[in-house]
Amino acid sequence: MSFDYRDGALYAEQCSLSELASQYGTPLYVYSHQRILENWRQFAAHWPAPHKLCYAVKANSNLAVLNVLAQLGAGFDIVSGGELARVLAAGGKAQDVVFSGVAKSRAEMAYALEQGIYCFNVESAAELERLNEVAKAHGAAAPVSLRVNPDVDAQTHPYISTGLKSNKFGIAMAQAREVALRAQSLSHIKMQGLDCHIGSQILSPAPFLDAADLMLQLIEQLRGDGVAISHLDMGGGMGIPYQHESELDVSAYLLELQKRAARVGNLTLMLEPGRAIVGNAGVLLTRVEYHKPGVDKDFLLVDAGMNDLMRPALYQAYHDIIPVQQCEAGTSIVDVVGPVCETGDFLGHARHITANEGDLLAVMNAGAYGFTMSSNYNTRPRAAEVMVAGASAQVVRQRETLSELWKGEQIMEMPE
Ligand SMILES: Cc1ncc(COP(=O)(O)O)c(C=O)c1O
Ligand SMILES: N[C@@H](CCCC[NH3+])C(=O)O
Repeated sequence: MSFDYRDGALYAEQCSLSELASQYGTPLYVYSHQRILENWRQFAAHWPAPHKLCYAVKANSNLAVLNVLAQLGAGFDIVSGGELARVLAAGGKAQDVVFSGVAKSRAEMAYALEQGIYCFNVESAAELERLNEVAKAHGAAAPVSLRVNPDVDAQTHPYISTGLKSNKFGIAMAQAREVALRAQSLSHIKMQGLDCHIGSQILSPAPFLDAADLMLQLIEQLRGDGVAISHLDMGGGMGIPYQHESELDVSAYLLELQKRAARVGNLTLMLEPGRAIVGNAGVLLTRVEYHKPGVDKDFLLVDAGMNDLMRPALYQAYHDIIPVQQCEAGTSIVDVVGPVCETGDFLGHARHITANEGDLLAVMNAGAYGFTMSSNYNTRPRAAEVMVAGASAQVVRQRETLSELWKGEQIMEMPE
């Protein structure tokens, strides 16, 4: 385990979380290097070359995290020019990058072409035409995979479902053939593959395999039309247990996917896992400011809020919250809430936690979509991030200072 109790104190690998909090302050994100390595290796073990794994940068884009993955030979799934710049700054290679996203700008396309990425996951007919124009201006041919929306219910929270026809993502299945034929005919587009991504935090292989069947059928049809398809990218979405849910059987999913793809033949498979690589590799440490008895329940007011970890407010997501110094489970029920001026600012509702002013709590499974979705709402500096490897700990992102928060702002000079 990467985060566990020793003599009643919670550790990240060999580092005491209480010491890290004293040294670096709270709120503090702490990542386990070992956990990231193991998560990646588990996927890679089920995914023999030439299949490709592209880590979804949006889940956790800290340069240290990207660098660990780049050193393992990871590819990267990006959704902006900014994420491409991060990957390159962290030592990743452009030729291992796939570029998803529904509204890529011309400037982002040009930048990605100049860097020589592996392919663009094109999400609409209009994007295809724009990419062809941009590639023409660069005297290049843009490598393309068409993101198809298979209209499969991923059985996840509606805000993180992306593969239904009512969602904005991808090209509708009914239009895919026409767009693929158009792509094949454009002189500055090089058709390479198809992709889909049906949503996030999916815990059963069934929706993935339903989507794969539809994609494989489409590939056979397109090959019959003479469209060259050499890869199928099934996106990310592999979920993790947050609250005692049964784990996704990744091995069963990946083996079955490879079996079904082998029937079609000559297909490199790709995946874009984000959460499954970093989710359980991070915790958010927070300190209790006050314990406030209420009428029906008590409140623990802590120093981390929805601006630090947005998932509970946005998706009513559950994260385990445990004391850093082990103690008797409380009988009283508390809401763990932050300092932000919003009723939706909570980290956990109705928890059995006994804690008082000054006590430290760890919000578990916060390595994915934690820091990357954080904001400065209420003029709150974003948390520092620390990575732990064995007994070593290093700040991998400094806590923001107040003056950094208004950098670039100016008081208006009024005309006379
Ligand atoms: C296109 C694409 N690929 C990959 C991912 C990563 O998803 P997850 O973190 O659920 O694996 C996402 C986010 O949902 C995405 O939009
Ligand atoms: N941000 C989401 C996942 C969606 C990822 C983007 N497609 C989460 O925190 O669970």
